Amino acid sequence: MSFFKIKVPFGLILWGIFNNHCKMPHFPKLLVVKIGSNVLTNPEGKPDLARMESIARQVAELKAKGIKIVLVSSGAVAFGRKEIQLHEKTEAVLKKQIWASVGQVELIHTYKTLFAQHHLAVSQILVTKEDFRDRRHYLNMRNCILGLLQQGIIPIVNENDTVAITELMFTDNDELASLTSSMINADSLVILSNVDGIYEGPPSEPNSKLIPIIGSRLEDIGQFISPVKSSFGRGGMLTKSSMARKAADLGIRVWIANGKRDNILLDIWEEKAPSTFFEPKSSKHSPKKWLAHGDQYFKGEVTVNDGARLALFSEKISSLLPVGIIQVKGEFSKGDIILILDEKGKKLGLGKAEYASSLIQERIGLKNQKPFIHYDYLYLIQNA
Ligand SMILES: Nc1ncnc2c1ncn2[C@@H]1O[C@H](COP(=O)(O)OP(=O)(O)O)[C@@H](O)[C@H]1O
Ligand SMILES: N[C@@H](CCC(=O)OP(=O)(O)O)C(=O)O
Repeated sequence: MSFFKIKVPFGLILWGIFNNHCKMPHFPKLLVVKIGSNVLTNPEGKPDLARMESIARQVAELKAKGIKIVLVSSGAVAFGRKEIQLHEKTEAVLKKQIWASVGQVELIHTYKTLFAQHHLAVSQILVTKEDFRDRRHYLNMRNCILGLLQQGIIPIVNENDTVAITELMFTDNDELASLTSSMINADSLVILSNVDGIYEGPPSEPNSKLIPIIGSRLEDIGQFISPVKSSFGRGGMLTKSSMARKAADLGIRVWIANGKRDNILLDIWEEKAPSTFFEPKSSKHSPKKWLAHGDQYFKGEVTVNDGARLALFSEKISSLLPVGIIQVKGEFSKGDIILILDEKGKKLGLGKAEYASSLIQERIGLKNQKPFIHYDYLYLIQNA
């Protein structure tokens, strides 16, 4: 047969295999999609129903492939603002609370209607920072989301904006999405915004190029990012990129992409759409993921002596024992997140307390005591 007589250079075959492999869709198994307010609204700030319809269709298509999906959706304030006119003298925080409270109903109702067209049920999960601080709340939340996924329901998470004001607030929903991804052990996170990803300069400048991949080595991308935000955005691109980096450091594949592009959630897996991809580091087990996000969630502090510091960072697996602790600050219970400092006040890591503050106060510096932080619940800050 003449077909077999055609000589194809070996290099070309290898290129073909490699190229085909690269084009193979790398579908996720458990995916978190964060949808920014600007994706869900048009330039006048009104709900963009066609966009939401398109997102619901794409999510339904991914679900039909067996992918489990959690949505972290902003939009409550933007939806509420269009429903209720408030006097301009109304206090800013109260305004946000009223709009979020009214708008969340409309937001979820819209999702419910749109997903029902694909015979899919949705659920609402409203959370505050406090729920990530307390390990019991954290585990309850995780069990609930995993239970919903098991039932084929799409959990839709948002910040509880009526309760979460000032210090209870997440920086923005990018932080919530990153925390949620690590909490449920998602393998992928897609952050949808109104730009294709991170640019080497302000995206409005014609010379700014999109950065397609950000490597797992610490790269200072902050230098590229201007503090510009879209009309409804809260944190801007800087928190988006630092939260993306944090999730990627925990082994999660993260993309920042443009939710305004048709079919973005389907095209991203086949590299058919522009985006910024954050290369993941090797995966960490779940308690360490919870702790890795704990830098703003700790309830107390312990200062350790030099011997304990060296033991924690040595090759040998070591828990933190009371004998190495020289000072304890704050009131906390067993199970709370604790910040670990060295004698100079430098942050060494975070861990889960095995004793309440009253008990560890009594055991400071004592030998032959149960670990205060067990190694399995210890997250050390590298380069500390
Ligand atoms: N280097 C950059 N690359 C991309 N976007 C940037 C950059 N610097 C600032 N931005 C701004 O960040 C905005 C996205 O962040 P944000 O307003 O918080 O969006 P969202 O509502 O989707 O969370 C973009 O619309 C863009 O104007
Ligand atoms: N929880 C708020 C969203 C706050 C927020 O982070 O917004 P965005 O930067 O658009 O993701 C809301 O639902 O309006």
